[in-house]
Amino acid sequence: MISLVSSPPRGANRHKPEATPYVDLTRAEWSALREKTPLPLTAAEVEKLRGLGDVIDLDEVRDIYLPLSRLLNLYVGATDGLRGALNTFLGDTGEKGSQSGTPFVIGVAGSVAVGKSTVARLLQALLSRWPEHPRVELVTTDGFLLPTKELQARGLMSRKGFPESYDRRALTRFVADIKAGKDEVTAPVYSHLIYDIVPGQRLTVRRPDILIVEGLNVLQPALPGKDGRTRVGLADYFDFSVYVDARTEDIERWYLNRFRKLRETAFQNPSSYFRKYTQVSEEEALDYARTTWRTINKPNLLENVAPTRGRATLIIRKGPDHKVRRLSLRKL
Ligand SMILES: Nc1ncnc2c1ncn2[C@@H]1O[C@H](COP(=O)(O)OP(=O)(O)O)[C@@H](O)[C@H]1O
Ligand SMILES: CC(C)(COP(=O)(O)O)[C@@H](O)C(=O)NCCC(=O)O
Repeated sequence: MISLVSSPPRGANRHKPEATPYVDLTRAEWSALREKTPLPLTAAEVEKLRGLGDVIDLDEVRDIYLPLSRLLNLYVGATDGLRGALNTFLGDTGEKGSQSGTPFVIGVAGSVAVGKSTVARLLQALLSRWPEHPRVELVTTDGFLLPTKELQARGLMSRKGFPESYDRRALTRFVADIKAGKDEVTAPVYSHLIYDIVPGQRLTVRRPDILIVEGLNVLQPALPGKDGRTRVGLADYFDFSVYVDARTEDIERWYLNRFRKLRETAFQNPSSYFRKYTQVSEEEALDYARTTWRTINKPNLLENVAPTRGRATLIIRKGPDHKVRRLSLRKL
């Protein structure tokens, strides 16, 4: 049995539990919830998950991500119920309120290299197994980075990933349009190969049951308008959000390991922007990656990304081996 009230710190007045909007769960407490999760993974599905190309420990999938897919499935049903209540209140005309079939939107936030993409791809695969919401689309916010030409013109090439390096208005409109039930909504596409937006290419999203929006800054509040008024931001469209958290030193190591792996694989492609780092020694290449981490990704994590953690519905805290150690779930 999990208490909804966090235990007070040692020596604190036991009648005054620490005020926190979260319930904290250990890995063991969370993974025990898997017993209550219908739809356990079949052998065929385990194979399919392996086919995702991620380094996924299958015990991790069962212990952490399977219960999470059940929690999200419950949230989708409850959110639908709430929309129905709103429609009843509004007279059920279908004009003023949200219509049924409004996509459920999940935000996945966290540092570069913390494992956001891996979590988002896993959630997509697991959520699409539920008969109530088989159509799950995944969109990464890098498609809304300004093109290199524009970043250069604005002097932002060394600020890639910072909030100002995105067309945030277009990103928010994109999600707002999907949530409003538009039949077809399109987004630009970013390529890690050319390190730029792909000219002329668009990604199309057609009325999904669930939309997952993954990116560094998805939980950033909107900037106030010129008149000082608060604007509607991307996170205002989220029905649920996940912040993937870990120690900064661990994330740096994962970043460097990924760079090392990419140097042996994707960077070898003659069209790769990073091909030059396959032509120098591994140490020289890693020096570049260390500098990028120290001057771009780490400051962005500390200044912009980490401060949004307290806005998430669920915080997943990973240990040095990527295994989830504890979770904090926002109480209703
Ligand atoms: N659960 C996991 N187990 C093992 N390695 C992982 C896991 N999640 C991510 N990684 C590795 O950590 C690195 C960063 O993960 P990635 O999903 O690419 O991060 P992000 O999308 O946040 O930049 C990658 O090399 C990835 O293979
Ligand atoms: C493309 C990114 C900004 C991540 O974007 P996101 O999908 O989170 O919007 C990041 O992966 C990146 O390339 N950062 C620039 C510094 C670097 O090369 O690591």
